[in-house]
Formats: sequence, structure tokens, C-alpha cells
Amino acid sequence: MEKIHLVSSSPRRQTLLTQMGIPFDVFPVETEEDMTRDIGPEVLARTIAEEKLHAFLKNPPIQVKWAVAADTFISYHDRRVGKPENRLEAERELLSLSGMTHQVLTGISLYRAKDRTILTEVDITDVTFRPLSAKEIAWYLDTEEWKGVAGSYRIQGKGECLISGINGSYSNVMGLPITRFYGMLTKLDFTFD
Ligand SMILES: Cc1cn([C@H]2C[C@H](O)[C@@H](COP(=O)(O)OP(=O)(O)OP(=O)(O)O)O2)c(=O)[nH]c1=O
Repeated sequence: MEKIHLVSSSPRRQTLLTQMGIPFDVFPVETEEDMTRDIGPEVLARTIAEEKLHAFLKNPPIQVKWAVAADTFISYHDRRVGKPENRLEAERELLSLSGMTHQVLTGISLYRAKDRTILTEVDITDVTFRPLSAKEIAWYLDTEEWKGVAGSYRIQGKGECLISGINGSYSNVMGLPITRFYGMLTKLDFTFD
């Protein structure tokens, strides 16, 4: 099977590619990830994923055959939320999410080197939080799971205790929607043997 260059520092995306049985090399890039642009959340998810991919393509390793970049953030009430800067920001975020449904969006941009094709898609999952007490929020903040994740919670960790329901892909919330990504690879004739 051909290797994919994973243009991401996210350990969750590595876990999900491993789960899919796809060999990969990790090649993170630094981009601005400006969430304040006046565009809808789906377009924003596409745009940031494509910006990460294009940053990688400016100076790719010679042997690259495939590359994938992604961006995950949460959206509700016209707000787009990425990773919190500190505990106070995480606390405010969890308070806002308490008792309501938000969307988790992941933009995925896949590159096939042989003809320089780029395919970008967006996956959306609705996640509903239970009404959270101040005690629960304090407990969750103490777990430190909020560090480095969009929306200040980890569905794949103790964060699942805060959730009453999800509609859509679970792996999308973790940073790479397996079903959609598999479909994208198939569209571009990636061979799984
Ligand atoms: C909501 C949620 C997000 N996340 C993670 C997925 C993403 O890794 C992260 C969102 O940040 P991203 O900017 O998408 O990715 P990243 O900074 O981890 O890596 P890079 O920019 O190099 O690609 O939040 C979880 O792990 N669990 C969750 O429940």
C-alpha cells in the first residue's frame, strides 16, 4: 500500500489512520488558522484544510505520492471555536456548550501527486451536551483533557461523560471522519492492497 503524508501534528489523526491500516509519515505545517473570517463554517473548514495542504505543497518531500491535511473546529450560534488558550477559556467554552447542541466540522484536503489532484470535503457531526453542573465542569477541567482540542473536550476520553447524544461520525469529532475519508480515497483510486 502507498504511504500517505499526514500534514498534521494531531495524535488523534495518527490513531485513526492506524485504525484504517494506512501507512503514513507525519509532516505537520504551521499555518495561521484564522477563524475570524466572514465566511460560513463549511467554507471555513474547507479553506483552512486547503491552506494546510498548500503550505505543505510549497516544499514537499520528493517521494510524496499522497498527502492529507485536515482541520477540526466546533460551531454554534454563528461562533467558530478552536482550541482554548487556557483553563479560563476552556471553562467558558464548556459553560456555553452545556445543555445544547453544537456542530463539529472537519475539513479534509487530499492530494494525489501523480496528476496533482486535490479533493476537499467537509464532514459535520452534531454533538449534544447534557446540562453540566459547576462541579462537573470543575472536575472536567481538572482532567486537563481540554488542552489542545477544539471545543475544550475530548469525545474519546472522559469528555464522553459530558455528552447526551451524537448525530453523525464519531471519528469526525476526533479529527478525521473515517467513512468520508475512505470515500475520498476511493474516489481518487487509492489502492488498499
Ligand atoms: C471536539 C474534539 C476535538 N479533538 C481534536 C481533533 C484535532 O486534533 C483538534 C483540533 O485541532 P486541529 O487544528 O484540527 O488539529 P491539530 O492542531 O491537532 O493538528 P494540525 O493543525 O497540525 O493538523 O481537536 C479531539 O481530539 N476530540 C474531540 O472531542
